[in-house]
Amino acid sequence: MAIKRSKISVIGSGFTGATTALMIAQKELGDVVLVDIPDMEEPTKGRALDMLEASPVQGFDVNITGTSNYEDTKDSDLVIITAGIARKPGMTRDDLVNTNAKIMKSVASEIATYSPETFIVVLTNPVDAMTYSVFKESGFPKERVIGQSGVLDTARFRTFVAQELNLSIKDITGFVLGGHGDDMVPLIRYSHAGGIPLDTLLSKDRLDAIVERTRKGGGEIVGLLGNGSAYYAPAASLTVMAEAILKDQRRVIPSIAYLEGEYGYSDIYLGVPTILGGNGIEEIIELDLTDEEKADLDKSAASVKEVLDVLK
Ligand SMILES: NC(=O)c1ccc[n+]([C@@H]2O[C@H](COP(=O)([O-])OP(=O)(O)OC[C@H]3O[C@@H](n4cnc5c(N)ncnc54)[C@H](O)[C@@H]3O)[C@@H](O)[C@H]2O)c1
Ligand SMILES: O=C(O)C[C@H](O)C(=O)O
Repeated sequence: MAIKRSKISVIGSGFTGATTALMIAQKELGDVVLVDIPDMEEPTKGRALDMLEASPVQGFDVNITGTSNYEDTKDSDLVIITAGIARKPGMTRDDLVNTNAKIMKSVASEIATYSPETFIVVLTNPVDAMTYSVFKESGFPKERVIGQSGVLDTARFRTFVAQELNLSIKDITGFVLGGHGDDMVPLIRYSHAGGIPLDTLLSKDRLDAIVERTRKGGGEIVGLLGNGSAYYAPAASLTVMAEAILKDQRRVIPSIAYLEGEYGYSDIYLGVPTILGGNGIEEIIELDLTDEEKADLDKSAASVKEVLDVLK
């Protein structure tokens, strides 16, 4: 059987979609199809062509096309959903729920029609609820519908710790669990600098401040940008998840996964540590939590449930 190059469709050609398409192409993870609504077809084709024209300069050797026709996404190996509206200053992610839920419905049905065997990674906010919605609308098995938040939230946490300690970002690890909202749960006990637990290097006050800044990290960027939300770090996070799946890396990555009893929750998508590989979410890792950590996770899960109730 002939070996084929992977095909990755990115739905939504806005800030996060276009940046993700470029990063995926630069890593040569496969050919990229960038999709947007018919009104955006010309700019989408233009963005794709512009990226393709960067390939001789940078030396990446994959194809990138723009379209508004889902037939062009047929038989994708991976589909990334960034379609929908983003928040502006003064808004919460949950304010986007009604508009974006309608978009998830139509996008999920197109994906199920043209790529019934694909993996889906959802970025659109409020992402825990939107991943749930895509799971229900697509009818796909839970391991093939995954949401992105933990890679980004952990990246923000690691950035702030590295800045605070004046250490290389490479030596800082962390783990942020829970919903992608202001009550997400950065787990200090599982965070290290070169293997040394962070609470031996930083005072409780400094760690509390870093946790708070991480929780509000998306809002900090929204406030600075003024007319949209973050896209470089979100696109980098999606690219790492895409690579883990397409290269069957079995990476330990926090993903938004469908829970059926894990951590004591059911019928909810929530950020938890997972093993991400060629079968999508191959495992959910259940960490021992202290009473305080579990209470924080309960609070975060309750916020996600509230948004899900709006959807249902
Ligand atoms: N989960 C996360 O960590 C995270 C991080 C960053 C952004 N986001 C979310 O991702 C979403 C996109 O953000 P952005 O900055 O790229 O926004 P953007 O406005 O720049 O781009 C969104 C694009 O989606 C397109 N679109 C709308 N309806 C569509 C449909 N039915 N089919 C295809 N395309 C459609 C729009 O035309 C637009 O080009 C937002 O909801 C944002 O909140 C989530
Ligand atoms: O904050 C947002 O609205 C976008 C995204 O969820 C982020 O965390 O950057």
